[in-house]
Amino acid sequence: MAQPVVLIADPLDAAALEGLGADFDVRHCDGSDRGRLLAALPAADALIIRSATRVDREALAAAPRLRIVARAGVGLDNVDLAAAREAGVEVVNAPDSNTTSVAELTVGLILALLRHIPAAGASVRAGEWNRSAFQGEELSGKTVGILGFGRIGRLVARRLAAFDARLLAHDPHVPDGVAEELGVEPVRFDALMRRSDVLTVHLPRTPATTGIIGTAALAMAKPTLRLVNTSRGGIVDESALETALKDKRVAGAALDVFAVEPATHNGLLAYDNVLPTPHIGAGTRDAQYRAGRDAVSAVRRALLPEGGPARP
Ligand SMILES: NC(=O)C1=CN([C@@H]2O[C@H](COP(=O)(O)OP(=O)(O)OC[C@H]3O[C@@H](n4cnc5c(N)ncnc54)[C@H](O)[C@@H]3O)[C@@H](O)[C@H]2O)C=CC1
Ligand SMILES: O=C(O)CCC(=O)C(=O)O
Repeated sequence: MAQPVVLIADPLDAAALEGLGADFDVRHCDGSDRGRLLAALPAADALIIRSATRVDREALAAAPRLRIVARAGVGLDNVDLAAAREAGVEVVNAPDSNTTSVAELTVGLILALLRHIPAAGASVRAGEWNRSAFQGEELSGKTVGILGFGRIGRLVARRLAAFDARLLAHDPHVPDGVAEELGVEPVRFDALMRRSDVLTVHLPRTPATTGIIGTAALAMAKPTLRLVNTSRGGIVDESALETALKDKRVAGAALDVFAVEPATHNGLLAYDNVLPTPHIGAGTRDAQYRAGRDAVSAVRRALLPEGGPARP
């Protein structure tokens, strides 16, 4: 009997895939190449993706055998969940795979913004030794606002506790007491925007969160605000942010995610006080192994009786 086909449409950690070929016909395609994706989908019983592959109605219609879409990561904004439900296709993500990596990158970006670390490094490399140009600020004593207090937002709070910063969070879906237990003050959105010296965003991209950091929100912010977004492009309205940066109503931004990626031509790159990274929040060996491993486990559970033979 032919083995079920597992189509891998985004780069995955090789170690996480070990042994998969013994039980499945494993095929690879570049999911961001729409033509190749649509050509490969008719044979697929399972599809493993990251953030670059869009699984919409058209893709699902091209995949009549498909039983599961496994997202080796967290965000599911690239999957049409309603269409998958209608098609009877299970969708799973790997919610705990990259929390630590994103939280650590976030702390790094906050410190990099406050201390101008990338610009200082570039200046030395350019032959300068300009110590006064890069005078920064301490995180200690600052107020850090956390927008979205789920897995990543809470871990960021835990990590920041060591810096003696005052922590605020806004997340209407978090039960009472959760923030306080972590030494964080729960506040309304407007208070978060008004009081934060640093604002770090940890939301899923949904219709309700798209553009939530827009003109009105930025108008409430201190002109010294440093904004960090390691969640999803589009949650921060890029043209509103650009206007605020131009008018010096925001002091800087670190952006790991953009409305359109790759973001190599994004207008925000023209600003010295914008620190861009190429969507590397989950880009550690550790996180990628866990994400791939969890996606593979989900595929085994879905396609093999009893989850298939135990593997070392
Ligand atoms: N840069 C990267 O490589 C990565 C980015 N991400 C992004 O980070 C996002 C968050 O990840 P997790 O913390 O694991 O998800 P999570 O689901 O644990 O937390 C998200 C939180 O946002 C809250 N929320 C939803 N709508 C809200 C609103 N309008 N206002 C305030 N809070 C709201 C939810 O109640 C939830 O607590 C993911 O959805 C993904 O898009 C995740 C991993 C890697
Ligand atoms: O694996 C990726 O493609 C990036 C990680 C990410 O953005 C996520 O897990 O939501």
